[in-house]
Amino acid sequence: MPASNGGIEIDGDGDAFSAADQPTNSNVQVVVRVRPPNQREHEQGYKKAAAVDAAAQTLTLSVTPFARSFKFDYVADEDVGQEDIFQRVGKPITDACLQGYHCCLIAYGQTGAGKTFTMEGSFELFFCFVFGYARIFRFVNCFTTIPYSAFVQIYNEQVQDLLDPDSAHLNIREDTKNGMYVDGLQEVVVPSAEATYGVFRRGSQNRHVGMTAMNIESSRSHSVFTLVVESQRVVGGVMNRKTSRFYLVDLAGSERQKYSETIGIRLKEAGSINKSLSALGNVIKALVDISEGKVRHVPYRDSKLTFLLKDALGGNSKCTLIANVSPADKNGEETLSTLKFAQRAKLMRNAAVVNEDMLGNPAIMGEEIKRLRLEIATLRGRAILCLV
Ligand SMILES: Nc1ncnc2c1ncn2[C@@H]1O[C@H](COP(=O)(O)OP(=O)(O)OP(=O)(O)O)[C@@H](O)[C@H]1O
Repeated sequence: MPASNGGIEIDGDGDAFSAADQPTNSNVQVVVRVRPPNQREHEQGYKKAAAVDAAAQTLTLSVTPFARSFKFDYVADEDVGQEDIFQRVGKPITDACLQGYHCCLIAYGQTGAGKTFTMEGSFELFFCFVFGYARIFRFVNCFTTIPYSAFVQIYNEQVQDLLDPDSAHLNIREDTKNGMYVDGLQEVVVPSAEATYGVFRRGSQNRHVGMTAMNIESSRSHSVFTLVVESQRVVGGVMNRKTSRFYLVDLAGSERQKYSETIGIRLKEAGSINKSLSALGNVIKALVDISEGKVRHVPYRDSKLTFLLKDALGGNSKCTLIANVSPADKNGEETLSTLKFAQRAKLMRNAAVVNEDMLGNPAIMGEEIKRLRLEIATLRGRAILCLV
């Protein structure tokens, strides 16, 4: 944890900051993004097989025998740019993060479908937004925010620190109060959007990338960038502290060996990627069963990915999944598989709460509790008067 004097003074508007104090039990938000056709698809005699109806939020796959329609929270066609994606997807979840909720944005899809493209664009805007937001509220209520970041990849089932690539493989641990964390991970204080983006770029360069038939720069690992936003305010000797974690998860792409022509090291990587994505599918399946009232064991420990994302999947976190797909008929089978995965994920429910605690002199806190009890009693009294 960084020292508190590493913080930057921000601007906390009391109302905006505490507007989301109620626990929320909500479904995972699912967004589908179709990318433009690439050169390889044009060379193969491109035919568009993914029709988007933006108003109805549906995507219709029109390739035999995979033809089907799906409805999601938002469907973006190939002409939708990064700014729009950020406004529709990144901004609401960033707002929640700044209000004290843990949040998670996961990019899922076939290799070459546009996950990294989407996440990198979102990262840039996300950081600008976090810090821009901080500036808007400057001096209103004197919140101090201490953002810091960390970046890991899971490559062949091993967790590596992308900000310290020479370090040994790391272990994932669970803490009853703070949830999942990576032991020994470097955390970097980031006082500005530029600094955060710099940390992200530095880590990205250390990520395992390789050339496959489907993508000349294919990510061969899952990456998890974490931005922790800790905000503090002292009122009457009592410190109110909110800590939220934002996970930006860029998954490695699913691929079918018969199309991706992988051999040697790429084949081993593909086996590991597909195994962990299948573990992710099993966790989601169990969570959906639970949300339908069934009793199920959730196999979080079956992969490093699912264990690390335990809080984000079905836990104390708001979660958005972006499913990236190709528009081409040749990828119909993979697109169908991604859409089915996304449709299942939509049924998952998370229970997110604002992560807030109070620190201070017990006598002052006792007075504060008395004052709040009195306020609640007064409000209840007013509500009863309104009813009679
Ligand atoms: N919406 C888009 N608009 C323009 N180009 C895109 C879009 N989405 C993806 N691309 C381009 O398609 C190529 C593949 O995208 P990207 O590397 O993001 O795929 P990926 O899903 O992360 O693949 P992998 O799983 O193999 O890492 C890149 O050259 C990227 O610039």
